[in-house]
This record gives sequence, structure tokens and C-alpha cells, in this order.
Amino acid sequence: MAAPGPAPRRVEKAEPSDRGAHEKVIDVRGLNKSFGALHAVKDFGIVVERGRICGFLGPNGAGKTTTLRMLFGLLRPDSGEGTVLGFDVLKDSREIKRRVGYMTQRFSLYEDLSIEQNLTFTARVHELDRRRERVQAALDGLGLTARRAQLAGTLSGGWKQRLALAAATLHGPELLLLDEPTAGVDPEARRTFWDEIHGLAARGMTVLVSTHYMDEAERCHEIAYIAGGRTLARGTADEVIDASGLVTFHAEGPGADRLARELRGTPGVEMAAPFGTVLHVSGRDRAALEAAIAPYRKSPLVWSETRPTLEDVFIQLIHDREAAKAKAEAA
Ligand SMILES: Nc1ncnc2c1ncn2[C@@H]1O[C@H](COP(=O)(O)OP(=O)(O)OP(=O)(O)O)[C@@H](O)[C@H]1O
Repeated sequence: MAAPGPAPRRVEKAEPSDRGAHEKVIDVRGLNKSFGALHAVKDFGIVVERGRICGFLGPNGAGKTTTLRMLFGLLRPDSGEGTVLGFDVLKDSREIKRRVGYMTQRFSLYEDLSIEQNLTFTARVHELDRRRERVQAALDGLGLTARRAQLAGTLSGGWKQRLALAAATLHGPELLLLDEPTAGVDPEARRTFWDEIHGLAARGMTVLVSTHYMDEAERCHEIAYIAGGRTLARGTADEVIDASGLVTFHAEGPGADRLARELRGTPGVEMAAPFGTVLHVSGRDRAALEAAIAPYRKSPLVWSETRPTLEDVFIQLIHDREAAKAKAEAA
């Protein structure tokens, strides 16, 4: 498929040989996308360097899929600028698609084709050379050579996702955009999938992966958290936790988990949530928080200060957003 007119040039001058670890594989700013009256993505910007795994988090409807689709060139941003793999994100969608692997939220392969047929079909769609060789390498990589004739629809959820990953990487992309790749997959299969992601990143693949799982967020080199189309937090997990300014105490002992309701709404307590039999209580005003929990700091409960988790921070971010929204509506 020849593109009409002159071939797009990478905006950055770097050639493959001199592209180092700090190359900005994704470098976009001010991306906006609306669907009618709904402003789904607002002034989105992100830089992800080569070989990094960036987790993309946020509540349902936050704008993650829309952003991934814009970065892949499937959806044209209404405004914004920047590059993906050095190509202009607004103008060079064809070049970007050739070099990026995209795994959609739903299993998008053919369930009534065999594993091998799915991979061969994908190789044809990408007009790849050495198809047989590439498909064989993918089958070997998956450990599925013996089961090459098995229908994809008969695979377990975890294996389906690994097959989808093999299909998404068959054309040798430099960047992977993964949209909730392990949703509904059991913990062991998720772990295997993540080991593969880390293996790919160690070999120079850059990955932007959306997820709702906190353990997966913690397995990323860095994260971006968005809600209502806006980026609310960005950095490594430690940086995001530090920037939150949250102070967290946890209480253990009989009935600790049941204190959550009592403490919610008390001045100084911005979040109170049970985790099993343990209670997490967080706030940003240490003095007010300590005053709020003081009446309960007695036997048989054992209290200690703990580092906030990413989940504590994300819950906090959502509360802040809802409070700001309520205030704006009331004004
Ligand atoms: N093609 C479309 N037409 C109209 N509205 C859309 C379209 N695609 C997405 N939206 C809306 O844009 C908002 C953002 O959706 P998006 O799928 O990007 O969120 P998300 O963060 O990926 O959510 P989830 O975690 O549930 O997958 C939602 O309100 C969604 O309903």
C-alpha cells in the first residue's frame, strides 16, 4: 500500500542506531476529544520514554480508551500536538499504525479460526514478509506450537490474551498500547502476561497499558491517573503517593473494619475504608486526622501510621474531584 505524496518524516531526527534510552516514544500535549457535548479528553499530555511501562489508570469513562485510540491514530484529536515514535500524532496516523501494536479491550481475534490461522491472518493484514517464519516464532514464543490447530475460541481467558499479545507484536512494533489486557483473567495468568510485558520492555519495547488493577499499577515503571478526561496524577508509584500529601493510619483488632462508617465525615478524615479486617483512615491534615481518631486509639484496637497505598491515593483523587464538582454545581 503506497501512501500518496511524499512519505511522512519523523519529526525528531534520531535514527534507529542513535535512539537511546531517553528517547521520547510518546510526546504529546494539549490533546482534546469531544463526542458531541461530551468533552471526553481534556488537554491531555504525556511523555513516555523508550523501554518504559506506563500504567494508565482511572475510573470507568475517564477517557483512557479514547486517548489510546488517538495515540494509535484511530481517532483524530480535535486539537493538540506532539509525536508518537517521532511521527506527528495529527498527520501521520498511517506511519504510527505501522509501528505500534494495539490490543483492544475485547478479544478481537477470530474465535472460529485456529491459533495459527489467526496469526497468519494478522501477518497478512500487516502485509508482512517471512510470514511462516514470524508465525512460527510467535507460536514458539507462546509455547503453543503443539496446539497450533486449536480453535482460538476454545482457549482460556489467559491464553486468549497471550495470543492477542502475540498478534499485536507480530509486526515488530516499537510501542504497545494495551487497553485493559488482563480484564477478567485469573491472577496466575495475569502474572504470566505481565512477565511477558516486562520481558518485552527489557528488550526496548515501550508500553502504555490501561488497567483497573492496583497490583498491575504497581508493576509499572510509572503511572498516569486520569478522571473526567483530565490527568490528576503522574509519576512513579512512589512519586504519586508522595505528591498526594496523604497521611494514613491503619487500625487492627476486633471491629476495626466496622469503624469506617463512624469515622467517615468526621473533620480531618478524608477517607476511611476497610481492607479485610484492617481499617485505613487517611487525610491531609495530620493534626485534624489524629484528633479524629484519638477517641478510638485504645485497646483492643492497635493503631499505626502506614504509607498510603496507590488505592488510598486514587480514592482520594476521586473524592476531591467529586467535591469540586458538587461545589461548582452549587455555585
Ligand atoms: N465513539 C463515542 N461516541 C460517543 N461517546 C463516546 C465514544 N467513545 C467514548 N465515548 C464516551 O467518552 C467517555 C470516555 O470513554 P472511554 O472509553 O475513553 O473511557 P475509559 O476510561 O476507557 O473507560 P473504561 O475504563 O470503562 O474502559 C465516556 O463517557 C464514553 O461513553
